[in-house]
Amino acid sequence: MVAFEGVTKHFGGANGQTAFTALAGIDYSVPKGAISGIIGRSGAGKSTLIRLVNGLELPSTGKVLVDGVDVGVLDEAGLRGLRREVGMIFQHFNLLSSRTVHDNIALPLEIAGLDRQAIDRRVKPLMELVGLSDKSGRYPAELSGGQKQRVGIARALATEPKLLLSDEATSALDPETTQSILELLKTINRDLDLTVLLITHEMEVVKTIASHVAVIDRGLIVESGRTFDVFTAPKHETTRVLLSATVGAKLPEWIRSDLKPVPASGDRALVRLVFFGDTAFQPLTARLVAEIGTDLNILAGAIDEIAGEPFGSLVVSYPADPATLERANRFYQETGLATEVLGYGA
Ligand SMILES: Nc1ncnc2c1ncn2[C@@H]1O[C@H](COP(=O)(O)OP(=O)(O)OP(=O)(O)O)[C@@H](O)[C@H]1O
Repeated sequence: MVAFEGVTKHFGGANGQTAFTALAGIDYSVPKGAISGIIGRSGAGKSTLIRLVNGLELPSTGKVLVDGVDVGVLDEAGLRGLRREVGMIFQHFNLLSSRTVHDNIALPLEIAGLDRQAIDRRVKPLMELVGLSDKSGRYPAELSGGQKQRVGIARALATEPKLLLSDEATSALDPETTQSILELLKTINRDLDLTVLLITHEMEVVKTIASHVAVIDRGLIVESGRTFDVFTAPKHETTRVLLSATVGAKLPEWIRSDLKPVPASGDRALVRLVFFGDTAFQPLTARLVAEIGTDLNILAGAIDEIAGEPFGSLVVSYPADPATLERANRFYQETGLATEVLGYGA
């Protein structure tokens, strides 16, 4: 649906100043029909990347293709056409305070030149879709944050786009309102067959609704894939740091700081057991206890759902003597239980 091909973006550089590189060479495809998330630290280049998709910025080099069309070569009329195909929602909603709910939603249709009746025919079902039929004549100042974002979503959908861009759309909302907006995005993705590309610094958002994720760091995509795969087995250090507070069981710092890479005599092994797919539904912990004996401590645990799939992790410790380690490793091989040795300690 959207393809970035060798995209760079440099800002400044005029009058002999050094240019700042916001995007350093992005190659990435957004799958059609999916909800995809782009995550990254502040300043990583998320906003710049998403603004390239609807031509609010143009790449310094490389191409951005939307449904096969090169955004960089479009003239004014071409850009207007593109923006009818690509809706966008924003962190601070960007509603016009002097217009009612109805008239905010109607704005892109007025710009497209539809007459009043055609506009009303389109706006009414949109207000129903986002649950604001009873707020038609209200002004933005009379709405809650969640209601304002619903207006933003309805406005973005007014021209029946194929792609919806979301720039931190839930970052200004409380957790409960965030959930209801995410539910709405899920519903429109499914019912309107709308591809959604969202940027966020909130890992929970991606974990809840995005089937695919890409991690951006200093203007480069450093990791991408199915959200479940990336979140359960992050490969890049940046991904690990971003996810450290979001996914799985966390070890208290006082245990983590004392861990050694090799066991001394009498030490215990600290091991993270990861349950997903088949292993999420089997009583493997009880079997592990039966296998290696009752000297097994559970130090931390969490059960989670990532992009709709169950995922659990448990940090356990047991004696790091060769016989116990051998029995445990055999058990992991036989059952397919994924594990990660965190280290050794007393
Ligand atoms: N118009 C501009 N002129 C100069 N520098 C810019 C411009 N727009 C963005 N930048 C710089 O490019 C870098 C990437 O910015 P961008 O807004 O894309 O990051 P971000 O990941 O969206 O960050 P945040 O989460 O804080 O919004 C930043 O260092 C920013 O200062």
